[in-house]
Amino acid sequence: MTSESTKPGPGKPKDSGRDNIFTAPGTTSPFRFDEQVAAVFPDMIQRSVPGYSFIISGIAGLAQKFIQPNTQAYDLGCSLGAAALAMSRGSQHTNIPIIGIDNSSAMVERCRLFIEGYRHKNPIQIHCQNIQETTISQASMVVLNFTLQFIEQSERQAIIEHIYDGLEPGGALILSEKIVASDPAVNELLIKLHHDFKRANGYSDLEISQKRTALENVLVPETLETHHLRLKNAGFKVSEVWHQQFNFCSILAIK
Ligand SMILES: Nc1ncnc2c1ncn2[C@@H]1O[C@H](C[S@+](CC[C@H]([NH3+])C(=O)[O-])CC(=O)[O-])[C@@H](O)[C@H]1O
Ligand SMILES: O=C(O)C(=O)Cc1ccccc1
Repeated sequence: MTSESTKPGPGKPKDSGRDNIFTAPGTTSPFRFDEQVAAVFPDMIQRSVPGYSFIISGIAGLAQKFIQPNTQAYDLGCSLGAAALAMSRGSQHTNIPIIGIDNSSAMVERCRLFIEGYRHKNPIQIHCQNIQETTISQASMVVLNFTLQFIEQSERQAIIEHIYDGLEPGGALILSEKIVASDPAVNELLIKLHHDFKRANGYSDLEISQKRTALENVLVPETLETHHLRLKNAGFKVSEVWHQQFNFCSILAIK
C-alpha cells in the first residue's frame, strides 16, 4: 500500500498506460470519459494540463487551511480521485467524510480501486452520479478541478449556487478551469503555448489537432470574468486566482 504522505498527485495505477487515443488519423468523434480514457487518464491529464500536479499539491495545502472538524469535503468530477486524496492528505483533521462524485462509471470503478491502493486518514466515498443531482451539505471545502467546463453552460450557475448553499460560512470552493482570454490575440497566444506544452510532452501535431476537434462543444471554456461574476452572483465574498499557467486557471472562492 502506498502512503498518501509520500506520494503527491495521482501517480499511476499499475495497469495505466500511455495516452495514444488520438494517434490514428480520423479519430475525431466527440470526447467522452469512457473506459479507454479512464485507462490512460493519469498520463493524459499530466501531459495535457499545465500545472496539474502543482494544483493537486496546492489543494492539499488549501485543505490544511479550510477543512474544519465536523464538516465534509467534496471532489466533484473526481475522475481517479486525485483531489479527494489531496484533501485527505492535507486535512489537519481525521474522520472528515470526503465525497467524490463522477458520472462516468469507468472512472468511478478505477477511482475506487485506486483509492484502495492509498492509505488515507479520512474516509473517502465515491459515488457514480451527476453533480447536478448531488446533495451538498456541511461542506468546508468543495473542489471542481476541471469539471465545470464539461457541463452545459445553462446549468453552471445553478451548480455554483447549490455548492454555495452547501458550504459553511468561511468554506472554500476551488474552481479550476481551462479559460478563454478576453483579448483575442492573447487567447490565440495562450492556445499556442498550450499546444507547445503538449508537443513538448510527446503529443504529435495530429494528436493535438484531433483532440481539439473532439473537444469542440464538449469542453466549453469561459473567460475569468464570467467565472468571477457567476461566483459573485451566487454570493461568494471572495474569488481570486491562486494559480494560472497559460489558459489553465484555478480560482479560490470563499463563502
Ligand atoms: N455532470 C457531471 N457529473 C459528474 N461528473 C462529471 C460530469 N460531467 C463531467 N464529469 C466528470 O468530470 C471529470 C472531468 S476531469 C476531472 C479531473 C479531476 N477532477 C482531477 O483532479 O484529476 C477533467 C479533465 O479531464 O480535463 C470526468 O471524470 C468526467 O466524467
Ligand atoms: O488536452 C487538452 O487539450 C485539454 O484541454 C485538457 C484535457 C485534459 C484531459 C481531458 C480533456 C481535456
